Amino acid sequence: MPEPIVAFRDVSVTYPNGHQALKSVSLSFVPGEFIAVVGLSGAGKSTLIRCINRLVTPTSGSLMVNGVELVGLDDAGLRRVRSRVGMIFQNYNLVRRKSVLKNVLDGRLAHLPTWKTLLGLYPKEDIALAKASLARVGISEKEGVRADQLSGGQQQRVAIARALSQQPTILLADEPVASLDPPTAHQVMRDLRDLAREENLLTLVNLHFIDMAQEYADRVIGLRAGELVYDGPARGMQEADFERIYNRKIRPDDLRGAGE
Ligand SMILES: Nc1ncnc2c1ncn2[C@@H]1O[C@H](COP(=O)(O)OP(=O)(O)OP(=O)(O)O)[C@@H](O)[C@H]1O
Repeated sequence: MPEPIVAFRDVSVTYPNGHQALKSVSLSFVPGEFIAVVGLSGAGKSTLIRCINRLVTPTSGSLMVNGVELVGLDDAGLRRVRSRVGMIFQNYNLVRRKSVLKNVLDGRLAHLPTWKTLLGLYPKEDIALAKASLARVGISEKEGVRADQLSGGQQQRVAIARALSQQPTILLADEPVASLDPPTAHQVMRDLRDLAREENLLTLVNLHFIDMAQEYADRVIGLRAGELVYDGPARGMQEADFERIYNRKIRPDDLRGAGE
């Protein structure tokens, strides 16, 4: 078994308002795993994945990412860790008025001095990397188009390309398909799964839909009210596992349905 690239040990998160969003979670992930994180709204899915790039800081416990302890890490250390953790979001978070290529180059920001990026002086290698990332998600022909001229599925691909141009070892995806129609959602999930395999990229995807988790993920993490209640293979999940995660029987709105 390869060394874990992410290891949570007894991680708890209590928000400033006193709400405990994660309760003593222990988990580890190895390179290349494709993980779906599932649970009801408010179960702690976003909190869990946002700990990994420390958009959320654990209140207690230990969290190792790429061999570095994140709890108590200083700003310089944090920048280094974040430079190798890509993230994509439900609403793509592109700069709408910038071209596709410029949005993808934003993925290089953490690797370059600020003055260069402000002047738009990207090294040739960075431009080549950005173009290769666009090619990787099959959208090269859009490089000169403004981001807001693209469909939702195309925008999410650009966001994936931007994350890839960071040359990440970890990709975090917070509800990446929640705004997409079913066929496009399936396409984006396939792209993410293939990337995880081919680039040996640990990928964590928060999903509302349990059928998509089962179809694409290697392993499912189930959270309920901040507690880890399921950690196992996606394919082997039983009715009882769903009920443990959702605290009720499965309903049609827990399923996204087939794309075709
Ligand atoms: N910044 C915050 N301050 C206070 N409470 C928060 C904060 N962020 C999240 N919470 C609360 O923590 C709990 C877990 O939130 P989180 O966003 O991790 O859940 P989630 O499973 O991703 O939910 P959803 O599927 O609705 O996005 C929720 O009850 C939420 O209201």
